[in-house]
Amino acid sequence: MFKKFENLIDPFAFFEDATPPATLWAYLKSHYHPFRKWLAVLAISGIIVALVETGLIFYSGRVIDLLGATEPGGLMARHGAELIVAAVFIMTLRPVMIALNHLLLEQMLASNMQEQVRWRAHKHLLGQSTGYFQNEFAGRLSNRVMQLGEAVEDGTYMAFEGVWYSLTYVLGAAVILAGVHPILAVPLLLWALIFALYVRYIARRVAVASEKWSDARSTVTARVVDAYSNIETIKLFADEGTEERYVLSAMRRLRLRFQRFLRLMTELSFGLNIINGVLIVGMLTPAIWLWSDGAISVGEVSAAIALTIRLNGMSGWIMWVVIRLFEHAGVIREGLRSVAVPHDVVDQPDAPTLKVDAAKIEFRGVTHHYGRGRGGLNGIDLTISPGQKVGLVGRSGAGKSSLVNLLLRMRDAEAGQILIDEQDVATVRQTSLRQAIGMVSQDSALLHRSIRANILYGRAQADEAAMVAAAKQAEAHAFIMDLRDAEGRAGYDAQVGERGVKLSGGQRQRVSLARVILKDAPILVLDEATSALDSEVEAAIQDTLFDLMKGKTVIAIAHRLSTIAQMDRIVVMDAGRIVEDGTHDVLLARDGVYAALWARQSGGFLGENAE
Ligand SMILES: Nc1ncnc2c1ncn2[C@@H]1O[C@H](COP(=O)(O)OP(=O)(O)OP(=O)(O)O)[C@@H](O)[C@H]1O
Repeated sequence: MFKKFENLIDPFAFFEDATPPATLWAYLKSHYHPFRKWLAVLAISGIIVALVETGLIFYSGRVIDLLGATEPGGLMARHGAELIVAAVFIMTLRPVMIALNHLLLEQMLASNMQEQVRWRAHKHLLGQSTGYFQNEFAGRLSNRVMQLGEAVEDGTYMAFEGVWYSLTYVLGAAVILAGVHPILAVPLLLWALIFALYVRYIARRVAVASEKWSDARSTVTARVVDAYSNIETIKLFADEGTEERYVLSAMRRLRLRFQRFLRLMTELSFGLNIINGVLIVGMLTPAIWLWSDGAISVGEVSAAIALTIRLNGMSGWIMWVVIRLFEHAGVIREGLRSVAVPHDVVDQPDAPTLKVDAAKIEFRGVTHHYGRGRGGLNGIDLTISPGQKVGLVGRSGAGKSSLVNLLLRMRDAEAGQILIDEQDVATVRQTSLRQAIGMVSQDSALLHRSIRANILYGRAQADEAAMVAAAKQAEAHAFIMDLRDAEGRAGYDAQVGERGVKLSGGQRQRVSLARVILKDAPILVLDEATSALDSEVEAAIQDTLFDLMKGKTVIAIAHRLSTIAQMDRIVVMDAGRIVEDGTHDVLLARDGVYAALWARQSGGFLGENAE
């Protein structure tokens, strides 16, 4: 039964990933679309339940009147059948109707909507460029994705369970009261109007306070997560108070914003009780007056009193629901600031797959200043023939990583073109482009999964033997076999800590090398691929690398010039431009920048200030 209702919606069903709408209502609508049929059923079932509830109160008034008008012994004889029907209805049909309403609310709606929102938001974020993530805190983003799911789901739940239900309840009550005597409906409708205006007034302020509160909460999460994930840097550099002050200032702001929010809550409860006091008196006075005139019965007066008391109790809850709704609206708006951001690196709708044949790479007038008008790359023209091995050299900040990042289309070049086998990287499908390039970077980040999962990330469908062979080639097999994590998983099953912290830098680099060996892509990019290795392992890996390079087009960045001296060609960069280009011997003979770098390498290292 539960499963049936839970499976009415599949929150992870395929959807066209487009930029989520940036406005609240449009965003909600996009998420309600798969639910629309069942939301309509839910709305109808909500009306039925609310009407049954109001009807019940008025029926209790009728029972009082029946009691007053009948001799004690004759009640069952005269009204037995009616009372039995009512009792059976209350014991069977009513619970079934309420159960159906809750199955739709909890199983159909609540159990699916959170995950649909989170999944879609996460999927969209995964498609963002690296530039987007460089400008955001990972902690804040994850907080927003999580909160967004909860806010949309709970907000919708409340809209049905609270607002819709109460609206029907109040309208139903007004109709029944008007049936008893039209005057009785007047105070109820007046109350409903004043209540609605007051809710609107408070809720608007709550929305603002809630958005600020939510923003402050995200900032605290971001700073706390940033601290935990960079704990080593903090231990090494932060003095006693710096880091504490950083988080504390965010927490103070969070406290302040929460206090502002709570003040509104207190104000609200005060105003609510005044409005409700008016309802009680406003309803009782005409009811008693009508009764004194003989216009209505005692049972009807007592039903009106019961209704007033019930509304009195409900009003606090309705107010709370509406407040929560606006609070959620604030959270959603805050979340959309990160989530409803268009991708800046996008595939054209019918982008073709990159077809790599010879693997020729061509940079044509490529300029990229990271949107700042300077720095980065400046008019790069470079053609790398198929199978050529190019060493990229230059001081720190010369633009080497920028060049390969643009090749991988981590960003779109501001001007110029990058072609692989005559196909512009900006026009082919991004996944096909990145499948064609194997990259080992200086910061060999591993995922917080098993070693096996990390290596297989290179080629998911590879078998165990191929995976182990790749690890052996990367000189990683031996140390992997010795690994054992805290939970006792060993070898390839051992879990790597977040970003691979449980492995040494050299070990991480070797695992990521195994991943690239397994990937076996036609283009290879090595960005300081062996920088973390000791010279003994490096020597062994160099052979592996040369093996790996066979038949591939290679761009290798290295500060240690000895590692790239044997390349077919060396390209020297400086301040975003190519300043020299030739073989090691030719460049040495030319006695220019490269020759100076070579001469200055003390211990094989290129210093920051070398020129
Ligand atoms: N994400 C970024 N946003 C803004 N500017 C950037 C960004 N990444 C790099 N730059 C700038 O582009 C220039 C080239 O940087 P790049 O990282 O390409 O140099 P590099 O030669 O690879 O340096 P290193 O050898 O230190 O890795 C630098 O001036 C740098 O400040």
